[in-house]
Amino acid sequence: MRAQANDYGDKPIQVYVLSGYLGSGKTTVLQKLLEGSKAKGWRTAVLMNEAGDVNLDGELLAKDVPMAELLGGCICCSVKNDLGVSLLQLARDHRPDVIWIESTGVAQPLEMMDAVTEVSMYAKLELRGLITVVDARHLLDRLRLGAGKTLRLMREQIRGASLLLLSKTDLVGPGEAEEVRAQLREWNPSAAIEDIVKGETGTDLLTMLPGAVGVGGSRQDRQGLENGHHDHDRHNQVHRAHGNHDHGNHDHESPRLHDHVHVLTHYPSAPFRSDSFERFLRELPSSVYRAKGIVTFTDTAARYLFQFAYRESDFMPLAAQNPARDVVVLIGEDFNEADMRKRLVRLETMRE
Ligand SMILES: Nc1nc2c(ncn2[C@@H]2O[C@H](COP(=O)(O)OP(=O)(O)OP(=O)(O)O)[C@@H](O)[C@H]2O)c(=O)[nH]1
Repeated sequence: MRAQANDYGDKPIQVYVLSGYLGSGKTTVLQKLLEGSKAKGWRTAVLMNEAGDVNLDGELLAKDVPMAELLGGCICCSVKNDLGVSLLQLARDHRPDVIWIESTGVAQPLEMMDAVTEVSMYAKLELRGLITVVDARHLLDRLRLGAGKTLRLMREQIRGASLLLLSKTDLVGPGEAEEVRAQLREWNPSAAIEDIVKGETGTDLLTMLPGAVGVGGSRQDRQGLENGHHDHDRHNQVHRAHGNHDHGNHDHESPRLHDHVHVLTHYPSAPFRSDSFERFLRELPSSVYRAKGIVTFTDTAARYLFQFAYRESDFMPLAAQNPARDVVVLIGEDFNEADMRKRLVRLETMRE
């Protein structure tokens, strides 16, 4: 990493990090951000980090946007150095105005900010803010369940944010949405909160960004960022004190918050019956809270990209010429991987 700080012209590349728990709606928001950016004539690039071995979210994004992907780990620990290399490469090869980074749903936000700000020593880029997408239904249920690793990680992602997007408000009542908003304000009093349904808000998402591109950031936005940086400094000190900077030994009270999250990647060797597969999704244990993949069915003409996030599933037909291979990715907490794989293999052999 020997690039000069001013290699890429005068204006710094603006970097935004999208965080939020698994399945909260980050890719959905990113799609809207990209559409909006394109309409404004900005050059954009995307860096996607997936905990699994395949980048299915990338399938959902416009093909004309330069994209780098970091797979099989989480930016905040195992692939932190790769993040730097990929960011530099995107900057050098495409000279975008904005780079959006979508982190895995289990990334520690402060570690992410650390990784990005480190790169700004080598390239002229500026971390403008952390946008956290919060699944209203999921957070509400977690709050009712009480303390747990997932709730702690969600809280960290909320605390580090400079803008909070409260997603899936269509799945909760108005009273429940207000209950979640009150919790968000308590954990992060300085971030603006915006309700969002399938990536749509009443206003232009791009004007809400912290220190929005081409728009002066509001005082509240700046406070949000300062808030993040303040915590970040504190966090670094904790690291130095423990002498373990690179391996995600996050902090004293919350070591490796996401160690408990497992990913199972299965490549089917035969198509599934659609009804059996839908039943498989419906009957997933609650410890598997995210699934996605590409499937071929014995009884439909189209292949599908499917999403399962917190009990809801979605199937999108794939273009016939899409070369991606069939794959099923399951993400969850300490679930029985052998049993899940067995169930999937059984689905492959199930016929009329
Ligand atoms: N009902 C409802 N569904 C939503 C909303 N936003 C996103 N979804 C759905 O939730 C699922 C997950 O959305 P994604 O945007 O892929 O979530 P993500 O945070 O990128 O997921 P990971 O990358 O796996 O962490 C998809 O099926 C979306 O269509 C929303 O506001 N309301």
